[in-house]
Amino acid sequence: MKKVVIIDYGSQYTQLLARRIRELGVYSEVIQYDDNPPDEIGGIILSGGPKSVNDVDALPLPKWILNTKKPILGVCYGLQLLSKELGGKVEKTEISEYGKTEIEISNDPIFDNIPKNIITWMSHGDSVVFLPKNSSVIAKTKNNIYAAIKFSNNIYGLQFHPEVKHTEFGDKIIENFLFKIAKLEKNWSLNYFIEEKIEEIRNEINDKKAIIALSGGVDSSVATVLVHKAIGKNLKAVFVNHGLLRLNEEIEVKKIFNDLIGINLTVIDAKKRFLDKLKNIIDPEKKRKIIGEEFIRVFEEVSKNNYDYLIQGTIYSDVIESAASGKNTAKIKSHHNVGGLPEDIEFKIIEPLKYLFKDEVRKIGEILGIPKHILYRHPFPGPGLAIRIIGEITEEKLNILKKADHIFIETLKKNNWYDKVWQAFTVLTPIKTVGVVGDERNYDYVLAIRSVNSVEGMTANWSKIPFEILEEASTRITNEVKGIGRIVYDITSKPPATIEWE
Ligand SMILES: Nc1ncnc2c1ncn2[C@@H]1O[C@H](COP(=O)(O)OP(=O)(O)OP(=O)(O)O)[C@@H](O)[C@H]1O
Ligand SMILES: O=c1[nH]c(=O)c2[nH+]cn([C@@H]3O[C@H](COP(=O)(O)O)[C@@H](O)[C@H]3O)c2[nH]1
Ligand SMILES: NC(=O)CC[C@H](N)C(=O)O
Ligand SMILES: [Mg+2]
Repeated sequence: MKKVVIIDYGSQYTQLLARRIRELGVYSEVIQYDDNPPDEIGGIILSGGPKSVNDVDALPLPKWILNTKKPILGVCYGLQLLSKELGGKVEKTEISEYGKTEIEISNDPIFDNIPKNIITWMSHGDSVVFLPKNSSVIAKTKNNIYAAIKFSNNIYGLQFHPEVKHTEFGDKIIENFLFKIAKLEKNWSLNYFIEEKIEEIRNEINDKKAIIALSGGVDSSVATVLVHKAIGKNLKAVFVNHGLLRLNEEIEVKKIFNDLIGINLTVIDAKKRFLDKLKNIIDPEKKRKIIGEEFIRVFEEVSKNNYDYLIQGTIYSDVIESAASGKNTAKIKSHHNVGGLPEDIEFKIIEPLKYLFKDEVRKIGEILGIPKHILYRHPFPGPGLAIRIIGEITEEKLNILKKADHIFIETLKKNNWYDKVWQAFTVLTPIKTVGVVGDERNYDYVLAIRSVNSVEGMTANWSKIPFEILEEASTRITNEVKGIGRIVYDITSKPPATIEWE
């Protein structure tokens, strides 16, 4: 199958490029610059990256790339690298462009069916200042910076990021590259992915046995159904109650599981061991690593050496933020199931959804016939309330947070707002402030309410929930939950914040 190969120079958006291409129906794969070239290349994309092409340790353009004579599209760092390699010059210019930038384009097949002026999303400090021979500028920004360069009939570069949703006509530009420049044909769909994955898992696990870490969340529910189709009764589902779950979570998960498939669910009560290990721990990265390790130890105890494989519902945002996507990507936080895993694990780990984003996982779930009420639950992080209690975790704080969170979610549901937001929750801060209740002084915790809209979880904006609903939640929480004296609403987007607070 002809594929588009993406060379990863460390951009946070590399997998988004892969994903956009898959959405357009062409198979695509990400590799590192020093990996061997795969076969059946139909086109090559060079991603963005944090380095400057002029750095002494700049990541180079592998020799084989220009030798293949295949169509190439360089994005940001990729464009700068092509410019330099082909004889042009890149410099740190006085003007940097970050975020929203308008560009004016020329007539060219890569810009077919796109208006003359479009908004793009930029993120660069370096710019091309001198073109390689035989190249032409096909788009410029208001600052006169080269926004797109045609190096030859099938080698192009873009200074902006066509892969992010904020770039207007970004999808169209990628589509033009795939079908007008690289002349590829559609060969990929999620249906195809499902068939391939089932086959692959069946071949790998064969007649051995596997445990699936099932949280009742979207990702592991989809993974469970997928792997069950591959290996049937050799799959055992294990749900860990680590004491950091939402109110009534255990009961809900059992219900979800009954709706899912008819295999046994093993529920492990591990409250004490998790809470003991987390005593006095304040650093969020430490919390994540302790939780990541403890999960594995629980699964090992359940296995008693009878299971060779552990299946996890890891998805791509978990991987990229843990800096496990490529050696040139920056670490944001250690997701418990990736960066938080211990080194010695007795299982072989299989993560069938590792390269997909949340909304792709939901679509796969729909194809597999999983009920909507499971697929459209808000995500809930594996470390649970541990990373929503800022600072030290205590039983008292857990009880406060569980009640507050439950009321907030109930209020959203009652007002038909639960399905309008991507993820909503509350965070218990370690700050206490002064209040007045029944004419008496009060000194209690500040609770933060967070609700975000997102598509992939990689970027997010805070939800514009009507004030009346926030008011209803605030009144109920302060009246019904002892320990909370003040409530604030988090109005930060991602970036610069992340969705969770720790
Ligand atoms: N309480 C738990 N018991 C067993 N496995 C868990 C638990 N929490 C998380 N996991 C494992 O860790 C993985 C990552 O957790 P994550 O929260 O990202 O995914 P999810 O819970 O499946 O979906 P969602 O993002 O919708 O919450 C899960 O897919 C699952 O394999
Ligand atoms: O399984 C998980 N293990 C983790 O360690 C973890 N950390 C964050 N999240 C979830 O990932 C999405 C992005 O969150 P952040 O913007 O906070 O990184 C959001 O949906 C978060 O809830 C996690 N999920
Ligand atoms: N996003 C990028 O690829 C940035 C490339 C390079 N680091 C610059 O600042 O110009
Ligand atoms: Mg979860």
